[in-house]
Amino acid sequence: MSSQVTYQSTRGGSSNFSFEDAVLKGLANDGGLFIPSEIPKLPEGWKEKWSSLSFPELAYEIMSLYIPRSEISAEELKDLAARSYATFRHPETTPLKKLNNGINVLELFHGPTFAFKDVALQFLGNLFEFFLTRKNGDKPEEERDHLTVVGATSGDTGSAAIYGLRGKKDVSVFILFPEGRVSPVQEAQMTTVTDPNVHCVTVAGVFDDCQDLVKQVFGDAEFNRKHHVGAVNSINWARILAQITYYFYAYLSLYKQNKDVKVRFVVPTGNFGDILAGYYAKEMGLPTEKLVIATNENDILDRFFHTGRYEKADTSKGPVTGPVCAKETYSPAMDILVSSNFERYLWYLARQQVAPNHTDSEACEILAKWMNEFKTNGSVAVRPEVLDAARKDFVSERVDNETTIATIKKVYETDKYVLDPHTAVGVEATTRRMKEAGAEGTTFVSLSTAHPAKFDAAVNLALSSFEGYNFETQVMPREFHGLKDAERRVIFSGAPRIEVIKQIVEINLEREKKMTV
Ligand SMILES: Cc1ncc(COP(=O)(O)O)c(C=O)c1O
Ligand SMILES: N[C@@H](CCOP(=O)(O)O)C(=O)O
Repeated sequence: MSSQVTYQSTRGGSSNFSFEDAVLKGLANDGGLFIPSEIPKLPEGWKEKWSSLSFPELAYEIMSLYIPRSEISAEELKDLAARSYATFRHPETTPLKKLNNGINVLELFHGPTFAFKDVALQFLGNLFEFFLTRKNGDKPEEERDHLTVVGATSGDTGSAAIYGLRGKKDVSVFILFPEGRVSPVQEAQMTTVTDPNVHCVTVAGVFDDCQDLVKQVFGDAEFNRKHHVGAVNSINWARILAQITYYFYAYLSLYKQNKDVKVRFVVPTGNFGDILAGYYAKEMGLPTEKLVIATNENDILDRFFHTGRYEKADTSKGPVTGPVCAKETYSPAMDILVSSNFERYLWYLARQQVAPNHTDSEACEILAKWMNEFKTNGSVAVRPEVLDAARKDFVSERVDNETTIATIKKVYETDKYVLDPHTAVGVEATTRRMKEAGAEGTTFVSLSTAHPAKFDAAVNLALSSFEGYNFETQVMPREFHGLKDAERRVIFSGAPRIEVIKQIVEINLEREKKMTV
């Protein structure tokens, strides 16, 4: 049966959008995020039917539950999934690696840019191309629909989006990143792509400034209409959708070994996109226990699950004066204060507050009020019963810098396996949860979100004292050889200013146009 799902904004201003509209718009006009009109349930006998499927075949099955056939036919979707994962280096796409302490590390870094973002962004790049080719056919240049992607990155989304979109027709991509706050490899991966449709822009600020600029670009109705702005960040629903697959794939790999397996996922978290995909998987019917959020010292989410206050500054020790911004840690891709996808989860919490006899629009009203309060005061508190409901879905752990390095060391000692610092945050959180009463008999899956070679400084800090350890020969993949010395193209935008960003976009779009005529 074909999916009947449509898409609506978390803030109530827009509903009944097609999948295509939700993907191409990225963010709703009212500033809300697109969510599906319902969370589809799993088909009868799914475990048996799906356990022998390859990753792309499984992706096709899951995506089919969210994408009406009238929009993308079965053949087209199969082809999109197959092409998106053909670029991965591992035959299982996202394999599990079992450590000696029993933790299953879910390796999500076998795609072109060595981070979990590739799982969704290879797909999203192909999806944009599919929709634009269908719209544009062989129309002349001046009549073609052109998508201007504007994205923010703390290091990984940027390169994954660039690799997913480089050289694609009718798309330009502008990636904003915080100057000096991404790793040298991440910066090189982005800025050494010199295709004419790719533009990397540094911002003298932090990731949250970049993310805020992107949201301002989307909020400028005239600019958006003129340039048709698109999103590659996890505000784009297709990002979340594509990430659901690996929760099922990991579960089914374990289920094949033990039909009674009890699984628990632990997710290094920043913008809440990766773990939100796990939440959707669970709500669809994936048998998993509460999801574990693992944060670094930028712990807004960890504080929420302890206090019920979603607030930028930690006010637990008294009022905070002056600007609040993300700390620099060894896991820079998670140096995020405002977790933009948390809005989607808050919508479901708001929905539970008004259930069962009320409408979605009442949930949107509550959510919009929460988000306005957060925007105005940098803080919003939920009632104790809302926090109790949230704690039924998630628990959280905060892992500091020192422990991150100690975890990389410990796992190298026991397994000769090198963790990247983000994965180390997750592995430490997993170790803590395994020691909890009642955890016996549970199989823990800890998501590995990046390859360690992307974060040489932290990895070398942890491992250089080991005899025989050699980063170049043991950690660095051959794909990174010569990367740091390759030609680069980058635009410096200075302090975060929306007018400057818009000007950069317009000047470079004009240049691109001239190059195609
Ligand atoms: C390596 C790595 N780990 C973890 C995260 C956190 O994921 P999310 O932002 O989806 O919570 C990110 C960035 O998003 C990342 O790049
Ligand atoms: N950690 C991310 C930050 C952007 O998050 P996204 O998942 O919303 O794209 C990065 O590496 O860029």
